[in-house]
Amino acid sequence: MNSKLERMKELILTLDKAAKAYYQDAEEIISNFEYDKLYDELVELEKETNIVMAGSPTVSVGYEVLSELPKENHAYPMLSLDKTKEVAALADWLGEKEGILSWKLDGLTIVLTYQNGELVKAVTRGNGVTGEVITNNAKTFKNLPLRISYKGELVLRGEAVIKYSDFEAINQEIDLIDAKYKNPRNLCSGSVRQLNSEITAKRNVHFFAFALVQADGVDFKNSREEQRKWLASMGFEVVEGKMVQKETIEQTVLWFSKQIEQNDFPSDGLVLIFDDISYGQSLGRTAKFPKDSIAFKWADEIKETKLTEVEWSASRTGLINPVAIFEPVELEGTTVSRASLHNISIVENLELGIGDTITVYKANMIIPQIAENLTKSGNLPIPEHCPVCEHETVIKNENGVKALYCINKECLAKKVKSLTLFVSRDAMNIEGLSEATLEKLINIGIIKEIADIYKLNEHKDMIVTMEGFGEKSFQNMMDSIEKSRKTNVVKFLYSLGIPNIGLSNAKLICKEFGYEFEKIRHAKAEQLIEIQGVGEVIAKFFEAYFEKEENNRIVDDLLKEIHLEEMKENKEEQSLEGLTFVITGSVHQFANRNEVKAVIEEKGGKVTGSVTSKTNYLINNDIESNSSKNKKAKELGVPIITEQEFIDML
Ligand SMILES: NC(=O)c1ccc[n+]([C@@H]2O[C@H](COP(=O)([O-])OP(=O)(O)OC[C@H]3O[C@@H](n4cnc5c(N)ncnc54)[C@H](O)[C@@H]3O)[C@@H](O)[C@H]2O)c1
Ligand SMILES: [Zn+2]
Repeated sequence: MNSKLERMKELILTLDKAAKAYYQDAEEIISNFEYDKLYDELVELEKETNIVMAGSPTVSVGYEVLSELPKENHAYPMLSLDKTKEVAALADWLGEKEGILSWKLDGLTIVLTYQNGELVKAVTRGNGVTGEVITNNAKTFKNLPLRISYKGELVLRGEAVIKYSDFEAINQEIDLIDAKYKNPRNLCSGSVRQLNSEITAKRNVHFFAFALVQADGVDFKNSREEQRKWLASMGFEVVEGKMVQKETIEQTVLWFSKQIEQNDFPSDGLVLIFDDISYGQSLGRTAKFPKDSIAFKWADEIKETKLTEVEWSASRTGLINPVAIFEPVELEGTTVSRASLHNISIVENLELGIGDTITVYKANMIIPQIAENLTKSGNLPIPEHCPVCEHETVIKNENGVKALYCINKECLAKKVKSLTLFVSRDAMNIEGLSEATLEKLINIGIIKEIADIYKLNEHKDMIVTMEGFGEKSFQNMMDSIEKSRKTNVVKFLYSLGIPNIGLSNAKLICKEFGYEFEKIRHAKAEQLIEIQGVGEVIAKFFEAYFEKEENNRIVDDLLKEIHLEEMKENKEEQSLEGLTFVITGSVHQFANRNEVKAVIEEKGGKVTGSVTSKTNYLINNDIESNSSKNKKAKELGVPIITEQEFIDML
């Protein structure tokens, strides 16, 4: 008995700590799988012993809502939902009644209040008793009606979610200093619980209504389905749901399961509610659950496998993410061999070691996760050095979640953008190395410095197995890298990403120093200021860049890999000197308009964006076109020439 009590106390502590991280910070320090398992164990023990400790998560919430947002108590407590993983249990629960089965959306639950047809309040679920007031943020949700035709007091609940597609896009763009968000739920929580609603507005948050709490004077004919229809008629997007009876429930669950993969919004199961409102309400509630509805969680397909490696991948925020690599297994129809471990707390809780036998599943049928570690050897070392720059790492503990960081400001992982510039068209022009690919190669330590781009051949075996890569795209990339070795000093200088040195400044500077790189790199600020078009700020940045030993090392390493073709000012070549061109419409012989521009500039000409009296030629293959540029050219008497005529001119 005593050992059971001890275990119960231990479970309560662990669950409380996890729930705090999960609800306050949208972080996971143990997997949902583990959380649910420990929770079920606690429920079992409470049944066996007939004891429920004060503060047990089975009857109450053990955490406060902590944030700088204003707080408010809910008029109706926001309960959790009882759960089952069995379809048969759903059918039994429904009995002879009709129900509505809908997605259990995985975002942030919000209660909205409308008065006089206007949205007056939005509050998060918080801990179910107290929530945070986020009214101004809610007003930026993409599909939320701000005014409705019903003038009484309306209270409804729904889920704020961020779609997978938006999650990917937003995560790419989020400020470097902002930590990367791990999943749409995490991003949604971070976006909705903002002090500044401008940020929320940029995050494309959608709202799906799932329950009507109050709308006096409207006759819903005692039907939840009628309420859903009414909400839709008010302009709300209502979560997708289907009417079911015990005979049809199995095929409806199957329908939902098939639908998941196409779903752009995250869900973590289904919810079944009685259509008969008064019947449902007559059932009352337990301390934690209403009795008129029940959640269905997917019975995850779980496979046993062996942990072969943990990959530590540094990110542009400095965060180093652990990823488990295991012997491939088939899960829900696809082969899986990797799963994010999220943070150090998860690694520690799982007591991982290489060679351990682990069980894996796909959370919500989509994201691979480790469920349990069966052998718990706990011998996995946490890296003391960054996989990218080898600087010492630190473990930061933020609100009970431990995470590993590289704190080196110069770490290449933090400089993905500069590499993106290096490979861009106007710089070294390397095709097939997207920002995402570069980031990945950096994060797993294949690219540790820029010059490593020229050594990718050595990592062919690894790269061809990467998502989106195959033999062919690898070869194309290699060809492009080889081609880029031959370049000129202007492109090279621009590719270094020296602050404020764009392509045109690079040209001016190179020209001034006779296109000789050795002279260019030793240029002094006072010499640079003399160049027309180069200001003091640019000059200082330029000088400072080449005063740094580390930068010179980077440059020297690159010079070993590339060849700078001679560039001389050749008067004959400058055949377009003094001429100004405008290019419009599509081109056929050049790859694109930028290439035409490059040729013009190479030959001393200039390209501008709009036709003025100073324009010498408008290049346009569609001479008859009525575009504004054509009209303007005709007006001003500027000759319009085709691409072919331009080539002839050369
Ligand atoms: N990993 C962790 O450390 C950790 C910690 C705590 C909780 N959890 C996870 O959270 C779960 C418990 O979460 P909970 O108690 O917040 O919520 P729940 O799973 O009991 O779900 C209830 C909530 O679902 C929402 N919902 C979404 N769509 C709905 C719909 N169509 N109809 C009705 N309600 C809908 C509502 O807000 C409702 O309050 C656990 O099972 C666990 O998986 C994980
Ligand atoms: Zn580093």
